[in-house]
Amino acid sequence: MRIGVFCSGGDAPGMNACVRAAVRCATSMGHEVVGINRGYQGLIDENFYVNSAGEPRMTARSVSNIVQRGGTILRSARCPAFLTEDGMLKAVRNLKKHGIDALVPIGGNGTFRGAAELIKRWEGRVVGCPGTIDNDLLGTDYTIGFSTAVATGVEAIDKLRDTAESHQRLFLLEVMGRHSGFLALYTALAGGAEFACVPETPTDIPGIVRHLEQLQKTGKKSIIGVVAEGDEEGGATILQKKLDDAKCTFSTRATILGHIQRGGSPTPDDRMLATRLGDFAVKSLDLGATGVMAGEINSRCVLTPLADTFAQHKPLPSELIDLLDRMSN
Ligand SMILES: Nc1ncnc2c1ncn2[C@@H]1O[C@H](COP(=O)(O)OP(=O)(O)OP(=O)(O)O)[C@@H](O)[C@H]1O
Ligand SMILES: O=P(O)(O)OC[C@H]1O[C@](O)(CO)[C@@H](O)[C@@H]1O
Repeated sequence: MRIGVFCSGGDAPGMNACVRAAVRCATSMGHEVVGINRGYQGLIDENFYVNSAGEPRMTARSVSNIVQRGGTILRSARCPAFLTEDGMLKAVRNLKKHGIDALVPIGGNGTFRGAAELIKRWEGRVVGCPGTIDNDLLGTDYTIGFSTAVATGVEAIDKLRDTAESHQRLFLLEVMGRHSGFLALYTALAGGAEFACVPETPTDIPGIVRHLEQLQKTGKKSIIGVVAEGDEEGGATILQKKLDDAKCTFSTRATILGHIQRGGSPTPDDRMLATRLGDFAVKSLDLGATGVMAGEINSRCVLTPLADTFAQHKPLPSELIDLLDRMSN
């Protein structure tokens, strides 16, 4: 087979490790790999990775020394043109023109929506890998990049805690997650924050103020709250104002972590996940699988139909929400 590999949507630490695994699995099995630059945009523009010999092909050596690097050597993009019929048909024409038989898209739910549409118009095979810091895809316990993004958030909390404790302040740390609270909840739990505001549950501002007063009475000197950017009450800056208006007894500051969470060297967990899934995706293609995403559930590699990965909102584990409550008294 000639297998096309690309990264799409927001980049995520570990995408490089996934590309490496897909390439090395494919070349070890005698398949050819075409690296497609900039996701669906590169497919439309015929923008392919060129190796050191000047050929539009990825070899085992093309992916040397990248397992530890954040970002993606294939680069990524959000591609409005692929949302149109014309754009999609151009991509299909290019797949045929370049003799590509199969694809490994690495991305999030938008990427898989696109892939599900693509296979309605193209007879090649598609096995995707979940690459997004949001961890918002069903069919896998964790997505590639999530572990690193949580680690970045926790490092920020550790630093904020020092100054929060010195000044007896409340810090609101805003993390990414327009529709999903996984990053906020895990960052809060692992960082020892007192509360998290997530899109999945109502944020009760008077309730938070009462809880913080209670903590202050028991001697608590500093507070950290982690806020998902998509919380229904607003991000950290808006929430700061709302807490002030609700007469919160702590002096409050807001910090927005933003795209810092998308960068950095992937954690060993992300490298492991990416390596297993990139390899499993190619092995699955070789066995004839298509229209599915490779994921890891309970430490086992599994395939899930693409449509099932984004059909429903991936629920936050309620036991972790309860755990955070118990940890903050
Ligand atoms: N419904 C759709 N039909 C066709 N293509 C789509 C669709 N939704 C998204 N895409 C394509 O997939 C690309 C990536 O999607 P998106 O920008 O939503 O990122 P993502 O894969 O969800 O990653 P992240 O979780 O990091 O945001 C889009 O830019 C678009 O080209
Ligand atoms: O980089 P962009 O296009 O601003 O997108 C930001 C979004 O991408 C993500 O980082 C990944 O989906 C989200 O958490 C965030 O809301």
